[in-house]
Amino acid sequence: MAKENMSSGRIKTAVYRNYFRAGGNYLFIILVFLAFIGAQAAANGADYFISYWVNLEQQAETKENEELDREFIIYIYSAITSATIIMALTHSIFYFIFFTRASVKLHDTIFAKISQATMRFFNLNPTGRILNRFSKDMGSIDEYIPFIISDVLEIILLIAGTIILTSLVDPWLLLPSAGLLFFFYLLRLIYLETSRSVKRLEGITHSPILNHITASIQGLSTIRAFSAEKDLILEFDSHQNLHSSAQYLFISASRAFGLWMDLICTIFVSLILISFLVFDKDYYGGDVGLIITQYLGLTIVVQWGIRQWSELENSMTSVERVLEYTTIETESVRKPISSIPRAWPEFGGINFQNVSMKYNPNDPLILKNLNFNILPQEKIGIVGRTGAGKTSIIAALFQLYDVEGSIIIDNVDITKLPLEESRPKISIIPQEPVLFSGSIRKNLDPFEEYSDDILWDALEQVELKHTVAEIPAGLNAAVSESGSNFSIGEKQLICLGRAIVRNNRILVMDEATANVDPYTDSLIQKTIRKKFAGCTVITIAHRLHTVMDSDRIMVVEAGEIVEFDRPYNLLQKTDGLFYTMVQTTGETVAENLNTIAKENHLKQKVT
Ligand SMILES: Nc1ncnc2c1ncn2[C@@H]1O[C@H](COP(=O)(O)OP(=O)(O)OP(=O)(O)O)[C@@H](O)[C@H]1O
Repeated sequence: MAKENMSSGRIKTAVYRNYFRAGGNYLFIILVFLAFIGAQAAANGADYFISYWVNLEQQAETKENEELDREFIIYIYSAITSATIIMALTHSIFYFIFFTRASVKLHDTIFAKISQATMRFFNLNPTGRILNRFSKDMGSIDEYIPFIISDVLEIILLIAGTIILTSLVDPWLLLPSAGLLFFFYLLRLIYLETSRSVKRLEGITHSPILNHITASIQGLSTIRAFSAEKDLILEFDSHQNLHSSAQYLFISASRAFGLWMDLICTIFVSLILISFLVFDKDYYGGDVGLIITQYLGLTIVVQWGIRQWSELENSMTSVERVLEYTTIETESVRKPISSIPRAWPEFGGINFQNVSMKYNPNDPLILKNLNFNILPQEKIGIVGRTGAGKTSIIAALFQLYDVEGSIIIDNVDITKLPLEESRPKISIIPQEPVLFSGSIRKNLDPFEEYSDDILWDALEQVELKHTVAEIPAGLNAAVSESGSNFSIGEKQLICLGRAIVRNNRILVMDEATANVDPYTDSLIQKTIRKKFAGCTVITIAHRLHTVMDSDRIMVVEAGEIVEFDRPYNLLQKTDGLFYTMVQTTGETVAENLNTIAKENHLKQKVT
């Protein structure tokens, strides 16, 4: 399993750039910024005009004869207020469009990437982690980050507006404003470091909870069987405690910071007020009012702004983590080959030429230069010790990992073919049958290509017609998550039904061992023999007797094919691996296996 990537330090500017670029092109980004600036400028304009108006009133009062044209002033003020409303609306609309687009684009991009990711990616990343990106990180991008960015932008603009307005009244006020800003910056540096570490802790402690829940739900029957509920609850509690502690630490740090910031701001405004009394300056009433209201406004928002600014850095890790998934390794995209006949593969001949495979680029080869030819309609059994590479041969056939060499099916090299064209042509019944949540119909025919008659016929072949017909919903009967409302045997039969419906020329079976009862087992074997008589069938055998009547048996050892012949012939090679495997099953079983092989050999001779 790969370690969770926790990039430390500052968020790179590329993360911001890529996030904004997801929202729109550069022109649109500039327009959004302009809309924010416009809204702030209009609001500041209204404030400034009010103080200007008050000053005019004061001047008119001192010069007794002067008459103010108040109607005209009210018109101007109304115009400015209308402009403020229009700018605020425009900015909201731009904001909404921009951030919704960014969210949707990021989500769609990583969803597309994940659905094309390599098997290696899924081996290295637990489900909990992937879900975390789609739930917590995407949730934060959807609901949280747009507000934070908008808060930060608005408060930066508000601070800029305050500084500009107050310095218009008295340029000397630039000095204390600059001092205050510098002080804020220093505080933020300290706070950011703390909150970032705590936030990261919060993130790290969240994934184990999700992993624990997923694993517990999957292993519920095992947990109950071993009465391990208490242990799991304790384990869950300890994960949860750790996460809650981290979360509480984060909330406390943020509140403490807010309190100190408020205190500093209050002291600052008090000092400015006292300065009006100490320094004997001739201010108009309107100007004093403007300075006080502007600085008081600053006091209210600045601590929130800085907290949000720090929060932005923290929550941008969600964007960073989501963006990380835009670069994950995906399966190869190949150009379609137009010359392939529609009915391909017609016969089901499989030819491996110098096929090698490894699971990870730096690992040793698991399959080593395999060369073999399977004739159309042949029934092949693959045997070998555990870890020999039987399943890996199937993984190579489905090209789940990087395959070197050529795999030729009916004269077409599938390593050159788009994966979505070659994979559906091979049916598989895995050891652990896979059902999707949905209906039985959806499980038999996921792409809704076949008529009901064909589906019922397939169910009849696997002796499930009666069971399904008894359910009122019939083919639309619900299959719950991973088919948990069906027994393993039934699941296997539905999978077999799915393979019958598809009617492919090639069927691969990973033989189920302890999972199904002998009756279902023999039903599966019988149905395969009957329904897939005209197909190439490859069976990975864990019990030798299921493949003793195969046409040929492939014996795999350490990723190489050591024997590949008719079972009867292999049993004549007393120094061979297959012979040894048969002998180790015990005298009676070995005798029985020998008899099956012999009978089959004689039958083949006759035909
Ligand atoms: N996803 C994987 N990543 C890395 N190595 C793997 C992976 N799957 C299997 N291997 C390794 O590849 C080798 C062959 O495994 P494979 O599953 O093909 O064996 P097998 O013959 O099917 O065994 P079994 O009968 O136990 O299922 C083993 O050494 C195994 O450890």
